[in-house]
Amino acid sequence: MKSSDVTWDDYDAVLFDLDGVLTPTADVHMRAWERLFRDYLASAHPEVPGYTTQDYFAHIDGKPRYDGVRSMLASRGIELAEGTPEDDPSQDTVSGLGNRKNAVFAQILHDEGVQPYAGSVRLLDALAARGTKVAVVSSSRNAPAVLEAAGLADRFEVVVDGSVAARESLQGKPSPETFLYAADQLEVPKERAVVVEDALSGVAAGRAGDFGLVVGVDRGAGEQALLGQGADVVVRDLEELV
Ligand SMILES: O=P(O)(O)OC[C@H]1O[C@@H](O)[C@H](O)[C@@H](O)[C@@H]1O
Repeated sequence: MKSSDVTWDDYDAVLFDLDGVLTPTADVHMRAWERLFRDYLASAHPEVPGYTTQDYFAHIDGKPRYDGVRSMLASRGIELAEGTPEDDPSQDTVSGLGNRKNAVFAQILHDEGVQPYAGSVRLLDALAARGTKVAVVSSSRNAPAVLEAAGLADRFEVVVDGSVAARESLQGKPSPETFLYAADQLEVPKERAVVVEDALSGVAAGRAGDFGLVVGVDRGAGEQALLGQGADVVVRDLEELV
């Protein structure tokens, strides 16, 4: 399917991932993860291959914080104690590593701020003009802060972030549960809802949830890989869908 074949009349809601779809913060997450795992693997496990950008797309992108840590460690055959979310960032536990990465993420966000993608804002404007409902569905517990910093918070009546998922006991992407919960909150059947995702795990979640349409946004994961996970159409920027 081509982006010009997408007809907005066919849908009543659009469920947007945040990082890498509405804001360039996938890059901020990517840099923070890279700093964490480059240092951790080199110092604690010099016997395994070092961290590469491909590791981010294959094991971390789109997943909840500690799931990303676990998947990445598993790719190198490393098992660590879980710890608890209260662990200090200096601890070598799954939670400690995730919290160490989060401290880097928060610092970069604070130092650099965030501007939304212009093409994504144009699509949000066009959907608002049509009366199409919109939600944000993000694995990140930082989603509300990122939406606020980007000036987008007022545009969404429903935001399903990492904290909501934990509170409601929803499985994270690639499970479709967070997207299905958002569609439910918007009172739109899944067949009339569109999922927009840049992460392989997120596209897989959209496909698994049997949504009306799954749009992949290629910000580095690769068009073929996104189609392979079940995207109906892949764009480079949401401007193409306005
Ligand atoms: O650690 P947070 O902010 O709760 O985010 C979890 C994940 O959120 C996703 O949106 C990002 O794609 C991942 O890179 C990130 O790891």
